[in-house]
Parts: sequence; C-alpha cells; structure tokens
Amino acid sequence: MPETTPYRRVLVKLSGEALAAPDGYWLHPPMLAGLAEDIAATVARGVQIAVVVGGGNLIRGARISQAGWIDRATGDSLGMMATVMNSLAIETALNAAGVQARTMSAVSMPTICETYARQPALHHLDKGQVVVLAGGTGNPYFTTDTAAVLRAAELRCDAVLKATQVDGVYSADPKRDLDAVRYDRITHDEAIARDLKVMDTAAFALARESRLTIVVGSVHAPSSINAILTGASVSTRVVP
Ligand SMILES: Nc1ncnc2c1ncn2[C@@H]1O[C@H](COP(=O)(O)OP(=O)(O)O)[C@@H](O)[C@H]1O
Ligand SMILES: O=c1ccn([C@@H]2O[C@H](COP(=O)(O)OP(=O)(O)O)[C@@H](O)[C@H]2O)c(=O)[nH]1
Repeated sequence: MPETTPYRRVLVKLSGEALAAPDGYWLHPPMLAGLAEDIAATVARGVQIAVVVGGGNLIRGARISQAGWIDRATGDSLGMMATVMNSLAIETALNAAGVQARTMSAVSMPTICETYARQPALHHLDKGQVVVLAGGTGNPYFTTDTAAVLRAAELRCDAVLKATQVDGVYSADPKRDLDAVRYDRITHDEAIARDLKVMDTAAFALARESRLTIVVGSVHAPSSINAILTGASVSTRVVP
C-alpha cells in the first residue's frame, strides 16, 4: 500500500448501516473495532480526521413519517438522536483503538457530550484528536451527507470521504444496473446534472459551492479508509 496521502484533514462520512450486524442488530462490535483501527492507522500517518455518522441503522425520519403516526420533523429529531448513539459507539471504539476521540453534537445534550462549535472542533483536530460530529446539521429535512459536507467546509477539510456500500460513483445505481460503469473522476456539475444518487443533491450542491472534493469508496474492503485515501483501493473523486 502506498504510504502517503495527499490529504491533511479529512471528514469521513460513515453510514449508520455500516455499523449494523449481519442479523440486523444496530451495532456490530467487530465492524466498529475494524473501522476504529482503520481510522487510528490513518491518524498515525498524520491525517486529521473528523467523522460524521448517519443513523440509518436505527431511524430515518422520512421513512418512519410515511407510516402516518409521526410527523416528519419529529421523526427527524429521532433520526438525529440515533446519530448521537452511533457517534458515542464510534467514540468508544476509537478510544479503545488508542486514538483520542470526542463527540460533539449539533443537538445540545450537555450531560452526554460536548455541543458542536467550530473553534473548539478545530482545536481538537489540531491536537490530533478525532472529532465525531453527531446530530447531523441539527435541523430536520437534512441528511448526514449534507451535514458531512457542511462540517467539512467549515472545518477546512481537504476532502469528504464517503465510505459506503459501493466502490465509487457509477453512471447508474450499480446495485440495480449491471451495465453501470464507475467513474474515476467526475465533477459536481456532472453528478448533479446526471442525478447520480450516491449522495443527495443538497450535499453535492454545497460541495460544489465550497469547491470541496468528495471521495466515494467502499467501506467493505479491509482498512478501507486508509486504502482509499492512499489510492490503494479504487474510488471516485467528485471534484469542482
Ligand atoms: N450513480 C450511483 N453510483 C453509485 N451508487 C449509487 C448510484 N445511484 C445510487 N447509488 C446507491 O447509493 C448507495 C449509497 O447511498 P446511501 O444509501 O445514501 O449511502 P449511505 O447509507 O452509505 O449514506 C449505494 O449503495 C448505491 O446502491
Ligand atoms: O441534519 C440532519 C441529519 C440527519 N437527520 C435525521 O437523521 C436520520 C439519519 O441520518 P441519515 O439518513 O443521513 O443516515 P445514514 O443514511 O447516513 O445512515 C435522517 O434520516 C434524518 O431523519 C436530520 O434530521 N437532520
């Protein structure tokens, strides 16, 4: 594996589903430990890491509100709280892997974790601590993909790494279209114009405005975060 990465500070976006066990239980400790060791190895190479994790292994507001018994904004509040649960699990696994981590939530929960603020977050990152950003944007009707791009822009990250189920951005959803082809590189404009669904349009649009690179790669390969950032694993770079 190449030893270097062009990135100095990266925001890693993990989906909630990446933490789930094969039997559907919300957490799979071996998966958590593997991700934590992967992030710890990346930090050991001098890369500053912020993490945004989703809540899709527990609750997605849009989905539960479809049933009619709960409104969308309340469902989204539950979803944001789910991201706090996942964040505390990641923080715990990172600390066990020997890297100092702290959760900062956009939804204020002062007895549980720090509340997100930009300057303290930058300070933690500069000290080499991993900052786990919980609670999404703190607002309903958004996703953690958008939260990831927002935080990456304000924390001056060099890139967002979306570690997901597929190894890049394809011409169509590769799970549905076997003829879909993977791009090595694509622009934000092209991703939006072709309506490529690997991230929501709000996230791509904010990345375009902030001129922020998004790297999409698979979370399933061993040491996937390190491998994607060093170029040892395939990925797609979404660039200005
Ligand atoms: N053009 C595309 N390229 C790659 N993946 C796509 C594309 N269109 C849809 N997808 C789907 O998007 C999924 C990733 O988005 P999402 O489910 O929101 O990720 P996550 O849960 O990791 O945040 C992939 O698993 C893939 O099936
Ligand atoms: O800024 C945000 C981020 C997330 N959410 C809620 O939290 C859920 C979990 O996040 P997401 O769906 O992005 O998780 P992932 O698919 O990445 O696991 C979302 O469905 C929303 O209900 C929200 O309301 N605002």
